[in-house]
Amino acid sequence: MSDLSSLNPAQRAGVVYLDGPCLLLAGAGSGKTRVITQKIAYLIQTCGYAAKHIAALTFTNKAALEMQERLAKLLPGGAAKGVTVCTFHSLGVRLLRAEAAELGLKPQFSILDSEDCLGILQEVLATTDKRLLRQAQSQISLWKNAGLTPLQAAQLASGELESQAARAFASYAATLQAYQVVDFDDLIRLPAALLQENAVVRERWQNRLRYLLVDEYQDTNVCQYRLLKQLVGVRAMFTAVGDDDQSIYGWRGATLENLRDLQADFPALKVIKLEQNYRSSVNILQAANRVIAHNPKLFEKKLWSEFGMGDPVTVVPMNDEEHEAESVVIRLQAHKFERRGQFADYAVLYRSNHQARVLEQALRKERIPYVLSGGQSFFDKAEIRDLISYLRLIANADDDPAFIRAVTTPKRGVGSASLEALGQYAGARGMSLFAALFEAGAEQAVPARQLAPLREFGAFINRLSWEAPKAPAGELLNELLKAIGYEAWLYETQDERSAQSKWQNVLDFVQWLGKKGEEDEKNLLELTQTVALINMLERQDEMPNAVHLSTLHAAKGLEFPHVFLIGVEENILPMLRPDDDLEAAALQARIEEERRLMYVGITRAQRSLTVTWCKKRRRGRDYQINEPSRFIAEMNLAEASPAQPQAQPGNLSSKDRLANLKALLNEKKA
Ligand SMILES: Nc1ncnc2c1ncn2[C@@H]1O[C@H](COP(=O)(O)OP(=O)(O)OP(=O)(O)O)[C@@H](O)[C@H]1O
Ligand SMILES: [Mg+2]
Repeated sequence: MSDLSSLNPAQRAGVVYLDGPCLLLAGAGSGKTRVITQKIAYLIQTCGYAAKHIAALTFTNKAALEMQERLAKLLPGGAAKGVTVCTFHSLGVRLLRAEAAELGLKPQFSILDSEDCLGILQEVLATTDKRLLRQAQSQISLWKNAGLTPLQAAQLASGELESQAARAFASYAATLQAYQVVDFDDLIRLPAALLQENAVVRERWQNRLRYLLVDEYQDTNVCQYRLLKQLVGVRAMFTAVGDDDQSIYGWRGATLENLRDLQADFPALKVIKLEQNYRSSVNILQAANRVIAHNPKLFEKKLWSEFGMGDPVTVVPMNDEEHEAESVVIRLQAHKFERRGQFADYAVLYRSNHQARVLEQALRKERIPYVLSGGQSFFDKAEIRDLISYLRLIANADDDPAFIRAVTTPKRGVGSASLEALGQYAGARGMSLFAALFEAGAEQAVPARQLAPLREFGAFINRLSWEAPKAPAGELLNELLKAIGYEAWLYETQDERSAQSKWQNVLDFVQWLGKKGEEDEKNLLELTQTVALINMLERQDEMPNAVHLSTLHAAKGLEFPHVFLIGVEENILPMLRPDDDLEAAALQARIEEERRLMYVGITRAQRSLTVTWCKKRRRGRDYQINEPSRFIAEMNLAEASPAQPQAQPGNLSSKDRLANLKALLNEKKA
């Protein structure tokens, strides 16, 4: 049941406002996401909206899942089922799939991941220089997200690097089209452009989605905003919620201009501010407010809380990262013991993925369960990517990158020379490798001995494509694995232990896909696009009682009773690389974004926050001496409460560590 009495007056105003476009601009933990879920319930129960006419857009798949769960509770009996709750990217896929014909795409177009895109750029730019490739990739992505065509990019490009990237952009785009594949940026860019150009399609979608809600609006990029504008049209029935202080995706093209544009493009925009925080105790909130006060203000907001002062925020210097990891684990155990809490009440947050490794070791040593999000994705593991390449090929035979990976894994006696010859033949005729296989001309291009296994492979893929829309996904996958002898191949090419663990991953993946297929009533072809959407940021194992390890980026929107924010040092947070010789203004912008990241980190904590930094940190063979982050000084804790004497376990052996833990626990009990 939507329950307006559980909201404060400003939140309620946001829920019931339906006279036009509405923006909730408010700080962390002020209930923005809660307003979205309540508003959906209100639209359905009180205003007579059909569920299928409502769409809520979230930033991650995980956030979408959480919102669906909350909705199911608010609207029991399946009333919430038809509501579209998904990310911009998933909505883009749905739209593209439905309207593929309009764009000259087939509905089973594949979605490339970042590695495949790099592979294509490598060919286009004819270089293996990883750094250059990544720079070109992110430049092209920025252009795409700004809605620029290759031609416009070429006109804008300045300097050798950008000009090179602009030239690559055109060939890159042509290659994607030829392969019938899209990259992540296209998932937004193409639908936005299509809706803009095609009135029939636009009306179809405007009729389908009659009320839109957008969470984390501050992190939308230009294309996402365009898509939003096209979807809402002149009716402009939408509610966006956001916090300019939590904009942390500038590096991916998100722009705060979107907040200003919203006001300019929709003069009737109703802006509502929320100022009461329902998440954190006062000490935590004050630290957050003090840090963010160092950034220039776009919009004035003050956050306050009715919760008590709570535990003081503590800052603990550590000797190095191992000491940090061990000490965090000890403190966490002692804290949990003292509070009789759950492991799931704890999160350890950090700036970069690699910081998780030492921490994972320390947690494993103590047999503490943990889940990792934002780390190297399960879906990025070689064995999973192998399997996914088959799925992609089954869905879309023209997907050349998938073809090359699948046909060479496991090896089928097809040499690279033959593939190259096939590639030349296909390239000259503007067809995909797969299509070229069955051309009579291929018999001249590729030696018969090599062509036979290739064609056999092709026939096999054709058969699976034919079965895919009918057979359950799990069954088909098992059949596939058996046919290609993947398990045996793993054991031939890997040592036993890694073969075993890789094979287990494959089995987990097959089981997961099978289950997902049943739950979502999707066939293998449709699942393939779902898999492609699960990106690096959001892999999340289901483990009910585990410590959460997460990058700051992936922790956005979440909350945890107790938070450890680690590695809060200059060069880590803010992350500044010595070879980044940025101009003063760019440097300033970078630091401001890092500060917002710190703000996001602090405001994840509900009851306690511990900040740690390392005096030195390993860099290759050497140690690098570190300064505490400027953000620690900016929290201005001395003013909040007298400094706490800190227990400082040194670098300890595991025996000492245990003794130390016991001592700590006894101390707490006494
Ligand atoms: N009126 C209220 N009464 C009680 N609890 C509330 C109220 N509004 C929000 N909360 C609770 O406060 C917490 C923060 O809410 P929510 O996650 O919606 O905030 P948010 O503004 O979306 O935060 P963020 O900026 O971090 O995304 C949640 O636990 C939510 O249930
Ligand atoms: Mg939120």
